Parts: sequence; C-alpha cells; structure tokens
Amino acid sequence: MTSSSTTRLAITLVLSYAVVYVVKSLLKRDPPRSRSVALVVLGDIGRSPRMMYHAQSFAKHEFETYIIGYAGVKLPTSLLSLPRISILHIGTFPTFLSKLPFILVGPLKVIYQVLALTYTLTSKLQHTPEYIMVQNPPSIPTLAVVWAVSKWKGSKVIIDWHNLGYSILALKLGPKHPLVRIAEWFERKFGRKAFAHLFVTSAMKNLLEREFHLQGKREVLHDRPPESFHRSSAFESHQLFIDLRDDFSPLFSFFPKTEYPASTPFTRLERASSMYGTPQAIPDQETPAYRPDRPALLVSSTSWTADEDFSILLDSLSLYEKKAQHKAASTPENKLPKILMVITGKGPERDAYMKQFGQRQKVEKWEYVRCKSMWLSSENYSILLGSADLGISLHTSSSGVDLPMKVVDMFGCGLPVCALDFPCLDELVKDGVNGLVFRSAEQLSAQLESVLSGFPNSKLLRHLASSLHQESAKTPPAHYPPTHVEEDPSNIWTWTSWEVNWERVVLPLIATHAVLREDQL
Ligand SMILES: Nc1nc2c(ncn2[C@@H]2O[C@H](COP(=O)(O)OP(=O)(O)O[C@H]3O[C@H](CO)[C@@H](O)[C@H](O)[C@@H]3O)[C@@H](O)[C@H]2O)c(=O)[nH]1
Repeated sequence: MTSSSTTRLAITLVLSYAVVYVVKSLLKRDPPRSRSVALVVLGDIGRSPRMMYHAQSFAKHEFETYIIGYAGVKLPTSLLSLPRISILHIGTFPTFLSKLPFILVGPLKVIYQVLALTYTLTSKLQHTPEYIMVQNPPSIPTLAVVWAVSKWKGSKVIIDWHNLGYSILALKLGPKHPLVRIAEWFERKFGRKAFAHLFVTSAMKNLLEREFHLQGKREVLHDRPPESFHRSSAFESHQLFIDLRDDFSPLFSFFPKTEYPASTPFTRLERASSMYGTPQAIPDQETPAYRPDRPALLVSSTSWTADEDFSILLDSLSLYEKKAQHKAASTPENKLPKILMVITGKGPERDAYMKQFGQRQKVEKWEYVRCKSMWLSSENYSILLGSADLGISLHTSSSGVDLPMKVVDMFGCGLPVCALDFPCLDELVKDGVNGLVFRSAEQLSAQLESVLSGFPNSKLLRHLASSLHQESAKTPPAHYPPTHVEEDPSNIWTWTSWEVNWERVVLPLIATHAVLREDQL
C-alpha cells in the first residue's frame, strides 16, 4: 500500500469513528444540569489565566465546573485543589496530518477541532451543562460549535470577549484579505446571539454593541488580579531568587557578589537589629532584606505574539546602556543602576527575539543591561512580579479595545509599569499615577533613566509604586480618582480583586440558580 493511500485510510477511519460518536451522543438528550458550567478555550488551558480564574470562581460558588482545552503547561494548585473542577483535554491535531499540503491542513484541522470539541461537549461531560462559557478568540470553529451544541442540548452560552479573532488574523494577512473578511463574518454571525456577553473593556462592549448588534445580557468584566497576588515580602523574594539560582547562573559575573543561600543577586540575610522596619525581624536573627547594590529588576510578561513588538524594548535598553556608560564616565556620582530585564512567558516569537537581545548585547558590549526569558510556575510568577522594581508592557491591541492582562497582574503585585500607548490603555494605566505611558523606544529609555535615577531610592519609582501599595485592594486607592464618564457606570474606575469583581458582575447574571450570599443581594 502506498503512503498516500495509508494516509487516506487513516483520515477516513478517524473521521468515521468521530462521526459515529458524535451522532450517537447527539441522539442522547438529557436536560441541562443546573449549577454546572463548561468553560471552553481552544488553547493551552494553563496559559489562559482569565478562563482559569472564571473556573475557580464558578467552582467556589458550587458549580460543577468543566474546563475544556488543550493540555500544556502545568496548572496551578489553586485550581487543581478545588473540588468540583474537572479538566477535559481536547486531543491535538495529529502530527502525521500536519505534513500534508497547507491547502488540506487548514480545513482538516477545522474539521478535526469541530469533531473533537463537539464530542467532548456532548459525550465526555457527565451531564449537559447549564452554561457553556466560551473564550473568544479563537472564534473559528469554537463559536459555531458552542452555538450548535447549545441549540441541541439547551445549555445557555456566555461569550467571554477577550479580543476580536479577525483583528488578530488581520495583523498577519492584512485587513482586506478574503480570509479576514470570512473570519469577521463568522465572528459576527456566531457571536451575535448568546445568553450573556462579557467584555474585557467598556470600549469593546461599545464597539460590539454598535457593530455586531449583540443580543443577550452584556457586562464589562475588567481583568483583575486574584486575591493571592500581592507585593512580595523579602522572605518570599529571597526564597524565589534561591529557587532561580540555576536560571541566573549564566549571569553571575554581571551580578554583585552572591553566596547562596546567605545572599542572592537581589537579597541577603541581615542581622535583624540592623534592619529598619522589617516586620518579620526578630532581634539577633538573620532575616532577608533587599541589598542596596542590587541591579534594578524589570519584568515584562508576554505570549510572544505578533501584537507585541519587543524591538522597542531592545532599542530602549540599548539607549539606556549608552547613557549608563556615559554617566559612569562623566558623572560617577549620578551613576545609573544595572538592569536585569526578565521577560516571562512562552510563545512563537520568543527564540527569535531572545537571539536579537543576545546579539545586541555582544556587539554593543553591554555592561549595564542583561535580558533573560523565563517561564515560571503560577505561584513563582506572582512572587517575581511582587519582587520587581518596574513592569514593562508592550501590548498593543489588535482590535484597539482589549487591555493587557500582564499590567493587571503587575498592579496586583504593587508593581508600577511603563506601558506602550494604544487606544483605551487609559482604562487601566493612568499616566504619572500608576505608571508612565510611552510611544517610542527613545521615550521608554528616557523614562527608564528618570525612574531609575537614584535607584534603589528613586523618588519617581516610589511615587508610582505608592499608588499601588495601598493593597491592590478591595477599595480604590486614594490616588485614583474615578474616571467620570457619567453615562456609562462601567467606566468608573474601581480596583478590586478578581473574586470581588466576578461576584459583582457575573454572579448576578447567573443568580437564578447560584446561591447569593446575603452581602451579595
Ligand atoms: N504561570 C505563568 N504565567 C505567565 C508567565 N508569563 C506570562 N504569563 C501569563 O501570560 C499572561 C500574558 O499573556 P498575554 O497573551 O501577553 O496576555 P495580555 O496581552 O496581557 O492579555 C490578553 O489576554 C487576556 C486574557 O486572556 C485578555 O483578557 C486581554 O484582553 C488580552 O487579550 C500573563 O497575564 C500571565 O497570566 C509565566 O512565566 N508563568
């Protein structure tokens, strides 16, 4: 038998098997089970923080909660330890089929996803869920599958609009490409009607109401950090930097002298009596504290996708390096600090960009700046943000109406940011209050210079951080005046935790069956 007839036979077998299963399960009807929800994300579950937060909130409110998506990075224990959560993985597209010509792979992949998702939603759950919450994007084929399953099984659909799928495709193909037009039609057609729609910004809600004529309940659910996010204590930071020893080992010559476990590049044990204002200090015991000779720790977090241009960061660090070298030679008393730039996250463009960072560092003989990419566990990710001095966001929205989750994470950890400007950024970053907004590499480099002058006792850095240190809080920090857009109350600036925000916005939508605590009524 030739290899092409083997492939044909394999495809036919897989498809027939799946069709039989799907038809069999579709014929079996059982009414939706109240207080149950299936969360659908056609992506790596562990890299879909917002859907994981939704799952935790549903489960905490006693919903039987299924998360459907791809297996990938390790899920946080805060999620796995909850009762009533089941993770259902969708199989990935068989690799042997990926070798077929592109013209065949695209449609085959969509057919495969339709079958796999339909099969999971209709056969692998113990009961038909009362709600199906679907993340958009990706839109194709998820929105159509969820729509069809809900029609057949009677589940109510909640679309969680993170962004617009067709706008992401347009980044790659251009806005006028026929595939972009088809994707827009698809998103509009299958995204219009739902039991409820949630949006990450008011701007997205307004746009979709106007352009898509949405039907169903509609609420803005801004991203907010979970309650566990906080400014790290010196103890937590010290332990984290010890844990990251191997990651940091190639940079030892760049760091101040370090002797683990008594010191790390950023912290060291000190006699409690010599430390000022450390609440955990017990006289005469050695306690971790930040060392004054540490490099400034800058963090950016990303999925390394096309909508984030890391060459802006690269250019700005290169400019900073030049200024730092110049200052060290001309005015050593005003020396700028060294920078360790950590970029967390996984994604398609990581290797190419990190290569560029490495090359530039070598060619320009950097002395003041180093860059390191990392992937951390969820627990260590928030401790790193809570230990850092400044966050950097290069998020630009493909649709112009979504906001960077990473900045929300950073604010939750008391970390001010320098953020690249784009429409609707001001729903989150208040220039000069909780961060600084830049539009070019030159501007970012100038901001780094101002923010880090006098480090670790920089006045500007302290001023920006102080607006967030009032505990990433249950109440709006005093420095944050509400944004007065009176006709739309959802535009009023409030800073709460994810949990509080979710109970305020989502719980009332599903309240007929959810038990509301007295204080939520
Ligand atoms: N555990 C872990 N998570 C990480 C790490 N690095 C990044 N992340 C996760 O990856 C997110 C950043 O990924 P992006 O894809 O860059 O997200 P974004 O642009 O900031 O936000 C987008 O996604 C949100 C949620 O899906 C949307 O709500 C938002 O509007 C926007 O579209 C972070 O918020 C964090 O949850 C890491 O080392 N470890």
